[in-house]
Amino acid sequence: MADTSEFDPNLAISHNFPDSTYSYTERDVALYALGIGACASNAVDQDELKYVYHEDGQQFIKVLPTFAALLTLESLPNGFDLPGLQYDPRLLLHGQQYIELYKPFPSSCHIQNKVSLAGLHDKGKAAILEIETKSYEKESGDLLCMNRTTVYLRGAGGFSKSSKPFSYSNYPPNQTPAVKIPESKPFAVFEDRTHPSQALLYRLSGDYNPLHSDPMFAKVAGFSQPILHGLCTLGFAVRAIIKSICKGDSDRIKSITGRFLLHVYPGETLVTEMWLEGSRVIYRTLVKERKRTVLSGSVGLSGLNSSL
Ligand SMILES: CCCCCCCCCCCCC/C=C/C(=O)SCCNC(=O)CCNC(=O)[C@H](O)C(C)(C)COP(=O)(O)OP(=O)(O)OC[C@H]1O[C@@H](n2cnc3c(N)ncnc32)[C@H](O)[C@@H]1OP(=O)(O)O
Repeated sequence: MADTSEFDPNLAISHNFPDSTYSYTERDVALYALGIGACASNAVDQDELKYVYHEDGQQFIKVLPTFAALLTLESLPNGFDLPGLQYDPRLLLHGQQYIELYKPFPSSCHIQNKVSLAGLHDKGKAAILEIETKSYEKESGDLLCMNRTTVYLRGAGGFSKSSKPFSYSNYPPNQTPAVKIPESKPFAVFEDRTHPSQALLYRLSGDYNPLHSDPMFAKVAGFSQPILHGLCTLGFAVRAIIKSICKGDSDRIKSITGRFLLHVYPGETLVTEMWLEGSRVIYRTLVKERKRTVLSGSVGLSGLNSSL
């Protein structure tokens, strides 16, 4: 457990994060789509070509909704530092992601981010930070999306009394990514193989953490080899939902939650099971080779009609 004697969680929650900026072009949009497996098994896939190519003379490359998570990448130039909180960056894992989408993304954009701490929890063996980022289109001032990123800092807990562990969050409980998986048969199932070099491709979208590329670093972190980025797995799962439920129309996705339950090794096969629940899709993703659930969550949709 980290020496966190100088860490005052009450001070941490009033910490002001600086605003940050992020810019992307169509090239970033297409590279991201390839990184989460779009067109990987069919280079002319009729649902997915639009994310990587100006199909049929289309004017702009279409942006996938999970691209939203990348907008936060440069929000914390010094990592997830909170004054006084000590942790080993090699033991950091991505725990959860919550995304709200307010309008479709332009194919290139300059972004202004407002960042705040939405949650902080002492789990004894770990500390959990929840960082909220609101992303505005610089030119129009329009709010494009909100991300809440949960990081799980192994070994950094124990900064409060174990009889009354510190726990703070400033958002409604119905926005937590944990979901109850129905016992019924899934409405749809989609299988997709990640490539052995998937993490090496995905990292070019901006998350260069060596956990996903460096064998020695991965061993120190407790894994037999580099693991896949959690957001890459989430991208595969949401692509499966766009294909299986949205008939290829990604603009119907309004919110996304995901809880990373177990690591994925590049090259493994992802099987995403989906259930319809009102205007939400509940999903879980399993690694076929190990028969283990690695991700679960929900996706909020607009215009879900009875023909499904
Ligand atoms: C300001 C802008 C922000 C910047 C944004 C940056 C961009 C985004 C990038 C951020 C990501 C950082 C770098 C990325 C890293 C990765 O991608 S790592 C790969 C993806 N993640 C994983 O593979 C993790 C998979 N999950 C696990 O291995 C395990 O679930 C776990 C996280 C190690 C936890 O397991 P365990 O220690 O066994 O936990 P438990 O004993 O079951 O539970 C303890 C308490 O913690 C709570 N909890 C458990 N899992 C999670 C989780 N995934 N997320 C959140 N909370 C979790 C659990 O509920 C327990 O709490 P209590 O019930 O209160 O006791």
